[in-house]
Amino acid sequence: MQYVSTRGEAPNLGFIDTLLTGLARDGGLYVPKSWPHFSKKEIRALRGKSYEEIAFAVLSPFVDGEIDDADLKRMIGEAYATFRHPAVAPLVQTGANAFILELFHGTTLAFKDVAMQLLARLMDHALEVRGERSTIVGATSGDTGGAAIDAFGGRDRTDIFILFPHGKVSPVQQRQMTTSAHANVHAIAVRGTFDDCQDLVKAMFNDVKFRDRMQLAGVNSINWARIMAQIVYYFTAAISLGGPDRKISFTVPTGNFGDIFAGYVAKRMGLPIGKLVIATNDNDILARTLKTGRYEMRGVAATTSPSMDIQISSNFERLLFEVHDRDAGKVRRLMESLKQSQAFEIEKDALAAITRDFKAGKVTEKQVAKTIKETLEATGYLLDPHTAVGVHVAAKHEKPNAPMVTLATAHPAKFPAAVKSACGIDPALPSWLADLMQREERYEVLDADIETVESFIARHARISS
Ligand SMILES: Cc1ncc(COP(=O)(O)O)c(C=O)c1O
Ligand SMILES: N[C@@H](CCOP(=O)(O)O)C(=O)O
Repeated sequence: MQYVSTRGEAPNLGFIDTLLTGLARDGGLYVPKSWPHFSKKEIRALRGKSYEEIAFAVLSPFVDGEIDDADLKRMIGEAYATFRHPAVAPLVQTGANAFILELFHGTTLAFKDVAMQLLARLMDHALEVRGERSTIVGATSGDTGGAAIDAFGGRDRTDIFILFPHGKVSPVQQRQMTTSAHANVHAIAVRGTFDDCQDLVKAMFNDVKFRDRMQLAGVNSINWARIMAQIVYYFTAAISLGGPDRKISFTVPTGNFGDIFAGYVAKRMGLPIGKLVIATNDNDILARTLKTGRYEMRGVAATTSPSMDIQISSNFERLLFEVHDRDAGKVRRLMESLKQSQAFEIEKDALAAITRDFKAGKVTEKQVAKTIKETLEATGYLLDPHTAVGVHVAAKHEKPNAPMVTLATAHPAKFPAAVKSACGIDPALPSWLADLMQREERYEVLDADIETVESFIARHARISS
């Protein structure tokens, strides 16, 4: 399997190179040259299999023999052994056609663990085989950072630098990043927004000299392997609800568009998915884009679902590539317009292709709190604010006799203040995190300035010594 850049000017790469590269050298994102396809018969054959077995079946065509099957199976097994639920990603029914896919049973209580635990093992394996080291840089609005630090902390072949927006993540999220005891972990609070952090990460990748000197690698969803690992739970959920002989729809609390793009890929691979519904908080750039065809940045609003407080939804570029029939020139022009004027227009045909597969809805802060309270009263189920955004939008898109699955992207205990204020319950952290708020913090506060951040990384990455 070869991987191509959405901007068409970077070399095509195999799986391992794509895994270790992160952002393409032309600023684009890698996608597989073609989508692997599963027939209905092949999907039916996955019924009754474990999460790990389905993961191996779904991921193999993307890895395409670049890692031995036995090693891949071992890494999948180890990654999901860290999960506290035997099903890894269990489904809970909350209404006649309403289901919640719990993706928060990993170590840091967010869906990011699903991909990150595997990604760390895949990267470690690839670096060991090649005898190389990497400097990982990542941007987080709260959850990617904690998951990456947990997965990469203490690994010999990597140093990890995570940029988060100073004062804009929840206290639990912050401490998951700042209390690591591992010397290879560096948490950086950036004076700015998540978009500033993401811009800095992209700027470091686009600084070819720095990128090569530091052997940069990425763990955000710019890294194809992150998306790849997230495809699996669309398969497990759909199969357990009667797929492929029944269409299943999914609603996804969305920020950087990685999670829902994984659902789109599952559909392209032959999984019968009805609609993919984008659920946004007040930062509703994607909902506005689907309505008007104009992607237009405005200021970021702080919400109770801070992990979705995003304007530049980086994986939307992968969808733009698909709906423009993989015309990289068109993608380059749209991205240039975004850089120059903070906006771009989507042509009519491309927009029609997007709205064939995707719907979208926005949820206000009041509605988030109301959804948490009402869901608890009606079903006894406690939602986190991100999942509440999803549940609110899902209810508007449910159809009789058609299962609608909302992705539960975080555990309520990551956002206790918002949950308590919505419904009066103070959700407790699980035992392995019970002393989190008493652990000592270690982090750096830096300006959102590329030279400042690069020089901090150059001084601390073991690669430069
Ligand atoms: C809890 C939670 N929900 C939803 C999202 C949005 O996911 P994505 O960025 O893949 O759209 C994030 C951040 O990525 C998150 O941390
Ligand atoms: N919400 C994310 C933002 C980064 O998203 P990613 O999927 O590209 O890593 C977070 O929690 O950090």
